[in-house]
Amino acid sequence: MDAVGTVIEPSPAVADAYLATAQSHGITLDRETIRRRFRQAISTYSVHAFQTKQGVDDPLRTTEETEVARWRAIVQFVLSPEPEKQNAVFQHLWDHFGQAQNWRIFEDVSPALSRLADAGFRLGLASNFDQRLRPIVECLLPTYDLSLFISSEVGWVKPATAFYERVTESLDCEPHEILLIGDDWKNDVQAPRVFGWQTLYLTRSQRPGEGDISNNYLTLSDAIVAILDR
Ligand SMILES: O=C(O)COP(=O)(O)O
Repeated sequence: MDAVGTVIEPSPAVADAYLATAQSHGITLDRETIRRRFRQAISTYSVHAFQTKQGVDDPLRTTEETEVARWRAIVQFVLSPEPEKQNAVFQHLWDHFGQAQNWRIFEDVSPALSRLADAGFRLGLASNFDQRLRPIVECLLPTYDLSLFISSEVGWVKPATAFYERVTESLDCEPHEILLIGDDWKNDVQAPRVFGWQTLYLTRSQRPGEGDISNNYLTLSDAIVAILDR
């Protein structure tokens, strides 16, 4: 499964966490401005856009250092702290999103993982989040034997073909033996499907999904039924 948006989500919401950080550092910004700027920052500073701007040859390659630099740029864009506050504000938010208590598991995750494990599936997460994901998953989902594939460790982000290739190699199986469930059409459905993985698109909302709507599922419970009925 994908991680953020599929298995876990920030709680409190991202805009609230940024707002609280702004307030505790004497930065005056309203929640709506923060929410809007964060949305924009996520696309302006996507790994691809960030690396392209830096002149990197393979803009979907990543490392933990790249992730730190990228999140620094995002925090700077959203909260615009004065130079003397920049490090403290960034560190505050970096630490905040590295703590399990600031994330929650969607309610349908544990039953879904249990059913898949009982049915004999090997379980794992394939995520564009960084190494902060490991302690979060260990704390929130301690009972499952989950293999973690984190882009900053793999060296490539989804939707790079190399990401899916590396994961397949490390699982020592054929592409069609892997099924990815995720909430991002391009990263979790379209690109892995082109590589040969099976995929399911979890929308988690009533909005019509993108792409192949016959494979959209609102909840993990619905997706699991579809898998086990195959
Ligand atoms: O942090 C991100 O960029 C999203 O991570 P995800 O791949 O687990 O959805």
